[in-house]
Amino acid sequence: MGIVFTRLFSSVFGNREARILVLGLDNAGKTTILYRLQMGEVVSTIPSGFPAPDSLIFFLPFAIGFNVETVQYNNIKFQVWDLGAFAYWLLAFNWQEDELKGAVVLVYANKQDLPGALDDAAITESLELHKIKSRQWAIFKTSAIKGEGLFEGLDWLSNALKSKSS
Ligand SMILES: Nc1nc2c(ncn2[C@@H]2O[C@H](COP(=O)(O)OP(=O)(O)OP(=O)(O)O)[C@@H](O)[C@H]2O)c(=O)[nH]1
Ligand SMILES: [Mg+2]
Repeated sequence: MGIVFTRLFSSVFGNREARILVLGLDNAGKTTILYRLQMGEVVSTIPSGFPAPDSLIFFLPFAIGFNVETVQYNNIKFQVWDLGAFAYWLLAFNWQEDELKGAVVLVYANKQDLPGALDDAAITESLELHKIKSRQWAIFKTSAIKGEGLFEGLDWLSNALKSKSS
């Protein structure tokens, strides 16, 4: 189980800053997706000033042995946090957590090119997405290998964030 915690500075979001929390099983394709989105070279680094102190307290018990990567592409700067098994705990119990208040949820259902890939209904059930009442969410079927569905998901995310703030 992996978790990716990112901060995004991007014209995609109208020059606003958005923090993005990305969750994914081991081997789900998170790193492949980052490369597919052409974020450029992945460089291991220690981030400064992030997460905010309240977030740090929230994450500290789970942050032992985590990896941090910074990915840069033009004016986009991702800080990528891999915090291990915390992701499942967050998914299973904490959709309503204050830290995530106001967040929108984008699900990349990756590896759709493989036989047996889950459909929307199965994904909704397994991630208990139907329990999410207070935020926008959407599932996008993707193949990071083929480069399918990724930007459609980002477009949705961009619009969801814009409509939330307007
Ligand atoms: N067939 C197929 N394979 C994929 C796809 N996306 C990723 N993979 C493969 O799945 C494997 C794992 O991909 P990663 O991007 O390393 O997965 P990850 O989520 O970063 O994995 P961890 O960092 O270990 O949690 C690699 O061999 C990828 O080539 C996809 O859409 N289709
Ligand atoms: Mg990875």
